[in-house]
Amino acid sequence: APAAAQVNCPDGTAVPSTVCCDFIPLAQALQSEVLMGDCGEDAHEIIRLTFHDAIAISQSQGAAAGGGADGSMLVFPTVEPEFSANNGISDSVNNLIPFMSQFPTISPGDLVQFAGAVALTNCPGAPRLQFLAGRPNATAPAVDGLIPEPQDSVDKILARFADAGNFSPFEVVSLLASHSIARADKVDETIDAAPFDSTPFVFDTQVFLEVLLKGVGFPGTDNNTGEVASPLPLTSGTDTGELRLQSDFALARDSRTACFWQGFVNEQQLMSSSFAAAMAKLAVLGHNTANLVDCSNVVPQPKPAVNKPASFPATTGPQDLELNCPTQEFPTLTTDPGAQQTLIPHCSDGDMTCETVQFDGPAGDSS
Ligand code: HEM
Ligand SMILES: [Ca+2]
Ligand SMILES: [Ca+2]
Ligand SMILES: [Mn+2]
Repeated sequence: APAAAQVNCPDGTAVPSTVCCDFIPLAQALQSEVLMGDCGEDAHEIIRLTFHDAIAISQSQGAAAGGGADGSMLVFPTVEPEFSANNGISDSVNNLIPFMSQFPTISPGDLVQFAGAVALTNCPGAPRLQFLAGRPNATAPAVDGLIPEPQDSVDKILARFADAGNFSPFEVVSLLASHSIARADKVDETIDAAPFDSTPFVFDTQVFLEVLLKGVGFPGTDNNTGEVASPLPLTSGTDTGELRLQSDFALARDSRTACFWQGFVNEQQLMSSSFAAAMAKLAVLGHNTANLVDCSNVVPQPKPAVNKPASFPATTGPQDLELNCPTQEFPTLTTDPGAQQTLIPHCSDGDMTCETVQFDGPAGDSS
């Protein structure tokens, strides 16, 4: 096919259509009003929102079940965010709603997926996602029951992703690279921002390594639905120990997904590109891409990767691995020094209060 005709936005960025240009000031506004250039809480929660908006669609239940990546969370903020599987999502919804009136030419569905792509650029090691623009406005909220939950079986999770958009088991594992930059507020209500790996501000492969380690304890209480023991529960003040989702535990060990999971350990490039490919599919659920415009050029460049190889956190090592992939050898990794578990910092700057790197955002809620 001939190359699409290019036009230039006011700042010189070449794009296939002027509709892309409005996203350039949107990226700046998102950074200065909510994200503050950080891969912190607000970035993480918007990335989670891209998933919860998009996955709420069902081939078996039909169009009335939900429209996928259509911004339905923003258009009906008192419906879907109230579903229990969406617990905590309203922070990100409230942070994005003001941009709907600030950028009236941009649809809510585009806003959610673009904001996720921008948020991701703040996380060292993350890919620059494809961004297609032109999602129509959501016409109805999605129905309850379409968001995977941490207590779900691998059968149920794989079936849900297949029903939503023909995602393969490999693509499901690829999408879980997102849990490298993730912390739970609601799984254990007694603690805030309990990270899923020891580097929640870096998009690295640590989550794939750490979920394979034997669990030894809980960062807070030990009887929560969807949570199992983690290898690094040590907690002090707001430096909360690692929390492990039962679903991540199960996907890392199930025969259908264990080799994909293990295969991402210390494979930054493979993980990052596989995540980008699966996100490209997720971001357009419910849409015919022929009706969308490729505005990928307006997605900012991500922060460079840290390029630190995966390593066993202090006090752990190869003896703690629970491997279930008979066909692949596990990579040889070093162990971080230290006789005791290292605390996982609450803020990306190492602080316990994130004043310099976290802004409450228009919603005025930082939880
Ligand atoms: C099997 C599928 C999945 C399950 C069961 C699951 C479950 C969860 C749960 C329970 C939390 C903690 C929420 C809280 O308590 O605050 C969470 C956080 C998160 N999830 Fe997932 N998730 C899944 C897939 C995904 C996917 C595909 C993405 C991709 C975009 C994603 C991105 C995130 C992010 C970024 C967070 C962190 C939010 C924060 O730090 O506030 N998850 N997930
Ligand atoms: Ca939706
Ligand atoms: Ca990480
Ligand atoms: Mn959170």
